Amino acid sequence: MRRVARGRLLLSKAPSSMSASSKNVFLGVDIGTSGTKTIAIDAAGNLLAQASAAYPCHHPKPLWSEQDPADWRAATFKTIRAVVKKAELKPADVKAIGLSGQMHGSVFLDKSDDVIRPALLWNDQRTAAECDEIETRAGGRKKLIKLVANPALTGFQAPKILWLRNHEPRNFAKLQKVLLPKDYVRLHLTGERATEVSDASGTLLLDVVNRRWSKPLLSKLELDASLLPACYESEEVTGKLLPAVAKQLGLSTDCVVVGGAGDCAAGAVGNGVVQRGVVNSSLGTSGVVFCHSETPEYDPDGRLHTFCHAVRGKWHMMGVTLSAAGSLQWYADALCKTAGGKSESFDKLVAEAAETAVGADGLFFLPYLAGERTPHADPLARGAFIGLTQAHGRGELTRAVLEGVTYSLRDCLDIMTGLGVTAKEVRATGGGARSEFWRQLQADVFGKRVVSMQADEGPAFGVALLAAVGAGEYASIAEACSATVQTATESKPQAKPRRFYDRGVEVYRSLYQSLKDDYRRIAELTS
Ligand SMILES: Nc1ncnc2c1ncn2[C@@H]1O[C@H](COP(=O)(O)OP(=O)(O)O)[C@@H](O)[C@H]1O
Ligand SMILES: O=C(CO)[C@@H](O)[C@H](O)COP(=O)(O)O
Repeated sequence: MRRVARGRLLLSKAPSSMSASSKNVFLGVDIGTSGTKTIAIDAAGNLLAQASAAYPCHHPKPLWSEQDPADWRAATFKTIRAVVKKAELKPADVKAIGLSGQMHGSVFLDKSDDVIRPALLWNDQRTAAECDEIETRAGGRKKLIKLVANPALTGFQAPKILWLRNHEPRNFAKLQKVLLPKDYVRLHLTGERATEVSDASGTLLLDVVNRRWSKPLLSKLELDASLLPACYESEEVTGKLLPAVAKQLGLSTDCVVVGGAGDCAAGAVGNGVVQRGVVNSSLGTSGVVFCHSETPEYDPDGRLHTFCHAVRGKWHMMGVTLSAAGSLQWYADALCKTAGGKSESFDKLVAEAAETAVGADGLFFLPYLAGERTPHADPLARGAFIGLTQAHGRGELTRAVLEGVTYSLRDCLDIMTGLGVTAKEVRATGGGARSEFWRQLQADVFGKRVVSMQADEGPAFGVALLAAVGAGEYASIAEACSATVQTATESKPQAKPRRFYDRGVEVYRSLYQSLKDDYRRIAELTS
C-alpha cells in the first residue's frame, strides 16, 4: 500500500469526504505539558479533526515540576475518542497512530506497571547533585559526552532515576521500569514497553551516535538495563492496539502504533525540518530552536543538545529555553485575572502589548521561571522584571515578557549560527506561534524571515506523518514531508525594530550575568 505519488496528487485535490472503503487515516497524539492534542489526518496530510484536553502541572517546591501520568492517559483516550467521533471514522479507517510528547519526564513503574510516584518533568530542577554524580561516575564531562553525546543536565531522565535512588530509596526498591511520558501512554495503548531514538536521546542513557542504549554508562551508574524499554527508530511499528483499548476507542486491533518522537523532533518533522537550510522555532511551554544534522554535531560548550532526529540515520541540535510560552501562561495566570477570576485571554494580552513601544520603554523580562537550560544550564536562575517605572502598565509588562522569551530563543539561534548552521528561514510552531505579533517579533529579534505552516498542528502533525510512513503510506519521512508540508504566512524583519533588538539583546544578556551570583544567594537563603 505504498502510495507516494498518490499522496502528492491528493495534496492539491483533497477529497472532502472519502467513501468508507477508501479512507486511510493517521492519528497524531502530542502529550504536551499544558495538555494533550490529538489530530486525524488523511494520506495527503489534510486535517480531518482535532481535539485537546488540558491538565495541571504541580510545583510541590520552587523549581520542582510534576504531573500525574494518569492525566496523560485519560487525555489521550478522551481526545482520540473525540477525533474518531468528529471525523466520523470507522474502526478500519485508522491505520496507524504516532505518539509525541514532552521529553525527559520520568514515569517510575513497579512490577505491576503501576505508577510509583508522580512523574518528574523536563523542567524540574531538583537533580543538580545527581548531575555532578553522573559526571563523576562517567569519569568527567568529556567522557560522558563521548558516551552519550551530551553533558548531564537537570531536566534529563538519568539524573531523575539517581534522584529517586538517593532520596526515595523505598520507591527505588519497587522500581522495575522507567518510561518517558508518551511511552507510558503507549504502554496503555499497546501493552508494549517501548521508546524510540529521538526521545531516548533525552534520557542521557542513549549512545546517540550509535542509536542504542549505552551499556557502558548504565554500568558506571549501576543501573540495570532492564529498567529501560526497547528502543526503536521513530517510524518503526512498536505494537498494535490492545483489543479492549481498540474497542474503547472505536478503532481496530489492526491499528499500529509507531515509535513517534519527542515533541521537538516531532515538531520539526511536522514543519518539514528534515534537512539543513531551515530551522524550527517552537513556542510551547518551553522554547526550542532546532536544526537538522546529517552527522552528530556538537556544541563544544554543551549549551545545545545533540540528539537523534526522528529521521533514520540523521541527528539534530537544539537549544531549549525552559519557560517560553510558559512564561506568558504564568504571567496571565498570576498577574492578569479578569473580574470573573479567569486568566485574561492571550489574544487580549498580546493586542495590548502590540500597542506599546518596541522595547517596552526600557522594561526587560528574564524568562528563567523554571531555572534555565540554554544558554546558561543554571537550575538556580529565576525570572525577573528589570527596569520598571511608574509609567509602565500591563501592555508594557506583557510586551517585556514576549520580548524576553524571544531574546532567549535568539540566544539559542546565535549559538547555532556560531557553530556554522545557516538558515534562510525560521519555521515557527507551538502555541505562541499562533500569534502573528509574536511571529513578527521573532522575525525582528532574529533578523530572519519567520514563516508559519499550513498545518499548524505542531508535533501532533509530525507524528501523524511518522504513522503514515510506518503504515507504508509513504516510503520515507522526507517524502511524507515534501508531499504534505507547506508554509503559510511570512513575517520579514523590519529595519528599525531589528536595530533596536540587536542592541536590546546585549542588555538582556548582561542582566543574567549581573544576577547569577544573587541567584545562588537566593537559593541559600531559601534552602
Ligand atoms: N493566541 C495566542 N497568542 C499567544 N500565545 C499563545 C496563544 N495561544 C496559546 N499561546 C501560548 O502557547 C502556550 C501553549 O503552547 P503549546 O505548544 O500548546 O504548549 P505545550 O506543548 O507545552 O503544552 C500557552 O501557554 C500560551 O502561552
Ligand atoms: O525539554 C524539552 C526538550 O528538551 C521540552 O521541549 C519538553 O519536551 C517540553 O515540551 P513542551 O511541553 O514545551 O512542548
